[in-house]
Amino acid sequence: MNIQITPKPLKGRIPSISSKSHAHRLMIAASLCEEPCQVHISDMNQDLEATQNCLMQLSDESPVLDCHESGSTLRFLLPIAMALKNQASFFGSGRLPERPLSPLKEELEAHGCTFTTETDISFPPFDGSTLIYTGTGRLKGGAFQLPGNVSSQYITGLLFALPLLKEDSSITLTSKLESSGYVRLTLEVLECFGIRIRQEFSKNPKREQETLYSFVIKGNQKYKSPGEVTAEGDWSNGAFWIVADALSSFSQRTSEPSVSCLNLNKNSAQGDKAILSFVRAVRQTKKSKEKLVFDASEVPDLVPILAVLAASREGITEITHAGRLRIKESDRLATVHELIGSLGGDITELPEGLVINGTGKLRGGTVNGHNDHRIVMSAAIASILCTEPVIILGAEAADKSYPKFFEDFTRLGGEFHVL
Ligand SMILES: O=C(O)C1=C[C@@H](OP(=O)(O)O)[C@@H](O)[C@H](O)C1
Ligand SMILES: C=C(OP(=O)(O)O)C(=O)O
Repeated sequence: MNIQITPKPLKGRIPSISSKSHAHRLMIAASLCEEPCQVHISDMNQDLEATQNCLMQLSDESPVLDCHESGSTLRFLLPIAMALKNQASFFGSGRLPERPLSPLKEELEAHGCTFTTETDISFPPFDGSTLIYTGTGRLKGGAFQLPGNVSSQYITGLLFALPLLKEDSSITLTSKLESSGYVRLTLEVLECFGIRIRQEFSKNPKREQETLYSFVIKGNQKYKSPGEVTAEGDWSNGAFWIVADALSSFSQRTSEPSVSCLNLNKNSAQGDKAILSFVRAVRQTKKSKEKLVFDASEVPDLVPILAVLAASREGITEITHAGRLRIKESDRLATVHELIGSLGGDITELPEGLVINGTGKLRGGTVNGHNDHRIVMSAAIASILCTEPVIILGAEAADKSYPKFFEDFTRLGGEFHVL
């Protein structure tokens, strides 16, 4: 679906949708309980449906799990399925077959699993469901080592799986943990389901001066149903409305709130609640032209909308520590670069970041959504800054995390038509 948006400020109140990250975790934990557990999720999306369908398959002897385009689904369920089954096959589509599983896969191989595939990932795109791996051999506990800066999803997957094993285990992080809010969210959910995980600091025997961070996990634990749980509001998608609020008030030269996104928990473990401090920094420096630095290491999913926010101020904003944006639904450093450039903005792509030279305005133009929900939604919000219409190619990609995004956009006064 290609759409054309007429630029205008947005106004109104919008309830936040269920957090995709929280909902994935609650569904998984609930499915691992012996007793029933009711999980309340007010808004489903393609990724959550993928997890739900995979969890239903987990009752089969050799389950076939189609993770569609959801990195979380694959990286969380890979160790869980191998802890529960002697064989499981993992399928995916879009960019998922290309997104890295190393070094998680090698750690699973070092602990009893074998993974095979005939899929050659050097020939994307993967339009249909594609076999990523068939795993055989039960996962065994023991000492696991992972870097903390490739994907926190690997750590979450192991934290879910290892308590299910007979043996005790530990996960030691060999580099600083990034996206730590996501791991905190996992630990919170595990605790709510009665799983005990100890966190420890130890000295690296190879490099004395280095401290290693570990999770110590007893085996033979049982997930205990808390009876009923509810997914909290989503800061990652709420961020689009929070930025829409700032951009709308800038364009109307008012300090009155324009858009409010409701029911977001300020005490949430979700790292993306940091959007509030990024918006505050932009409000404070809107015209000062002083250089701002946005560190993306804890908030990778905010980067596309942060680039739009950066274009709304005058001066340089650098987004740093964003290397892993290249392994998301699109190469998000390249696609954010293209997005801002297509709308007439001045942006430079760096190996691990972006530099935006903002003027407070964008021109408008045609944006390729690159089948990436966060690029599509960022382009829609960027239209508020534009003087000419914005055409978005492939706007349906928003369905991955926020199927009613354009309905909510219209509720806030946004205007678009399908081309
Ligand atoms: O655990 C999670 O729910 C997520 C972790 C993050 O991934 P990385 O830790 O791989 O950056 C984030 O980008 C993703 O959208 C959701
Ligand atoms: C990267 C994302 O999700 P996942 O890794 O679960 O595909 C996202 O929602 O932006």
